[in-house]
Amino acid sequence: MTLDQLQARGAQALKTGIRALFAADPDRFAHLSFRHDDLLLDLSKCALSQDDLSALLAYARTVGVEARRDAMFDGARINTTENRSVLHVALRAHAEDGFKADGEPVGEAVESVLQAMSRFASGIRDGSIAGATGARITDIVNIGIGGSDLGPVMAAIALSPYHDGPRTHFVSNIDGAHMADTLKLVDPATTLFIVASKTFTTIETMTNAQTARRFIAGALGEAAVGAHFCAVSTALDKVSAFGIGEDRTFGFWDWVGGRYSVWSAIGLPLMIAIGPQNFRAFLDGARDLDRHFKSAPARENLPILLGLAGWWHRVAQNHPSRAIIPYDQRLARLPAYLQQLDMESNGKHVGLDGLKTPTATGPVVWGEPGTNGQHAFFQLLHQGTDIVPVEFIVGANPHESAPELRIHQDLLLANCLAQSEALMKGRTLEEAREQLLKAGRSPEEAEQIAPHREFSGDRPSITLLYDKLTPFAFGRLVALYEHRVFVEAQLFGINAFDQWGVELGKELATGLLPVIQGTQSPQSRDSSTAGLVAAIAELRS
Ligand SMILES: O=P(O)(O)OC[C@H]1O[C@](O)(CO)[C@@H](O)[C@@H]1O
Repeated sequence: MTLDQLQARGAQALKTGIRALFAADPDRFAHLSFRHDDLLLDLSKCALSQDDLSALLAYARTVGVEARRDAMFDGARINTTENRSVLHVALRAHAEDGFKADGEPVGEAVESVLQAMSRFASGIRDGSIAGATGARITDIVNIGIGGSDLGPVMAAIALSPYHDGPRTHFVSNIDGAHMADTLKLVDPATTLFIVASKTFTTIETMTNAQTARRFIAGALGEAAVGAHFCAVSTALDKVSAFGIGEDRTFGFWDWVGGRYSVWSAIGLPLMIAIGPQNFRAFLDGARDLDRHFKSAPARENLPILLGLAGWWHRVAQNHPSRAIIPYDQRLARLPAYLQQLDMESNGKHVGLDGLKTPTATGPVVWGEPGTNGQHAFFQLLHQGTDIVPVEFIVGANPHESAPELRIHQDLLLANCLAQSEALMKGRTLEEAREQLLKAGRSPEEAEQIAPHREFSGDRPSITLLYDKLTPFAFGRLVALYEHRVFVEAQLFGINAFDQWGVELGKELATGLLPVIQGTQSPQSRDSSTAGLVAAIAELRS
């Protein structure tokens, strides 16, 4: 199966349309939906026939998706541009899984950090580890950005029904407002700061950590700092130089990418919030999906199928963006998390061979929870000029058992299903005209307004359905997306595990700091940058 053949198939399927595919196959849902326990992936509302799926599976074999997956699980250095293994799967493994990096077993080291985290989290939760004055810790402030922030933030919201530990806050932005607004909410005597940074050099995190340090030292004295800080990093020497003790430092390894690190010690704020047992259940959910990814035949393998559908939309059908719409308010930060996971991984234009990729690569990923999105941007999804494949994510059951809340869940589910149905079916001009006439409009008015009320339909969506958002189900969902991004990267032929594209801006910011501070002239800059520097100086004078 060649790329050209698949692209021709993609174009043909678009021409045929999803409605026609349903008409031709009344059992389309049975043929194009897939289950792993209670987790269901419905691809039937995509412009994709069963034959197209077979062709995609054949292409995945040609590209060697399964062989590449096995190389990842075997600890091979598949992150070639950084010469590293990619083993976030080892973070949620059990002893018998036997993961190795460079031939060296990693299970013991992973378990030992998990146990140290558990002891620390339990101590904070039961008050046996207290602040410098002996007061119990009531608030945790995680200081981190990107992968050292987005995962724990998302997870703390997602698993809020299990949150019985101290309150959690997250400060990421270099904008002083973020730290200032957070510090207003907490009492230094009862606050623990977690400085989370894989490299321990990220300017935002280091600047915020210094501000937090001054907050504690100013209120409680320099000697109190140690009792109010802990750190998570791979750079243990830098943590120690910052002044955080070894007993309060939780490490991880260079074979864990930042955006794949929520399962590592980066998950410490989550563990403190929900407790070590629930955190283990979160890891177990991811492990369950890892095992499914590793062993299920490709035709039943959810991450492979989701990856193929994503690639189909992006490359074979040329849709440049992807909307993630969880109909689950507690997944409100999932779209932001997936933006980093997907766009930092697959936003590349050079392939593993060092040449420009022959196709488009990662799409723009965006989204908001439903039903809120319906009242904001769904207009464009239904009637805009661009087609945006939508990924609906929804749980059948809520945590809330109060009978008076039952109606909320029923309406949530009805709305979710209605949106994918509307995108697929649309409404013809004739139907729009008839509706207007029935509503009492004159034939002239009906004629005039009907085009505005026509919905083209044939707009693709994917639905992911699960029972309930437990720690296990949530871990499984996040791992599903991790592996989906991996599968797409193999189809694009790129390395999903580096992120050189973030470097240039960082370098330029370092160079611009003295210009903003007025100690260096902006004259060597382009006229826009120099002009903006001058305008800022004027506004600040
Ligand atoms: O954990 P660190 O090293 O502070 O990095 C934070 C984030 O910055 C990035 O390197 C991008 O600048 C991300 O990949 C990473 O998650």
